[in-house]
Amino acid sequence: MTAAVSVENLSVLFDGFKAVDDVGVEIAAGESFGLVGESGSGKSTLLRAIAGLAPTSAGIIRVQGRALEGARDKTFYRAVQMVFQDPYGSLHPRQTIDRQLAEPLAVHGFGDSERRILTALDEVGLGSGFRFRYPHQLSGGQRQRVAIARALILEPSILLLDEPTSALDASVQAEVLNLLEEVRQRRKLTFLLVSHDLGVVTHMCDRLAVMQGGRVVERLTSADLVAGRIAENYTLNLMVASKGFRREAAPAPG
Ligand SMILES: Nc1ncnc2c1ncn2[C@@H]1O[C@H](COP(=O)(O)OP(=O)(O)OP(=O)(O)O)[C@@H](O)[C@H]1O
Repeated sequence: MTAAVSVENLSVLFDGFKAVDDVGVEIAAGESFGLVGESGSGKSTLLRAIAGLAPTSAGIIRVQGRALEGARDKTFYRAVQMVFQDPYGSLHPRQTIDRQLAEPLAVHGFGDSERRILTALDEVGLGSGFRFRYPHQLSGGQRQRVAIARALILEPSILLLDEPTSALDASVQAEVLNLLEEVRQRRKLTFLLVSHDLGVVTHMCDRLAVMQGGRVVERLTSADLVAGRIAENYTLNLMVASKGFRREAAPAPG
């Protein structure tokens, strides 16, 4: 079956510095795949390169079998949407939630925008009462729900998630992660999730790649990680350093 996302021998250079160095990743349709690693290991840059937001110097990126080059087109954004860490940065401060949800619909020529906006707000647990509010009138968790609604409103099949809950308080973080998992199952979405938090990744993802210095140094399943079936010291150290990583956070075997 054609992979949802496939990356081969990808490198990203910034002024001669290899932020991503010869990386390969293949994610099946419907899979939830995690990228972990310490700060600066290249996780976000890899995600941004897939989204066309970081310059690649070598390699091939394919989405649903289609090789991508240069600026991403409308077809790409119908299939792939991103959710960033900071919903303050990604929402326009002076536009109502309604306007921010209507914009992608207009750009992509979707009709029936009223119904789609109300459905999207319901799907992320906000409801129509939030429609004409501004971002500053919302909590951090509510803003991130709006960012998720905006990503989902074009009915993509792949979400690229860059630390989507790390700016949120722990209890809110769990609610937003549960929301993401619910929509993934309901809509049969493919996730590529970047997180420095191994607890989050093992909770959300089937498989993961561990990055260090721009390279993938280990690939393993969440079950391997939780059971301690780890080959690299770097991964072991990440486990120790990841505050809140709990073995019981993983799904039961079988
Ligand atoms: N636009 C850029 N220009 C120059 N260097 C960059 C740029 N973006 C990222 N880098 C560098 O590339 C390296 C990888 O950064 P990246 O943000 O991908 O790491 P990360 O693993 O996601 O870490 P973090 O969790 O801190 O974001 C870092 O050394 C970073 O400073």
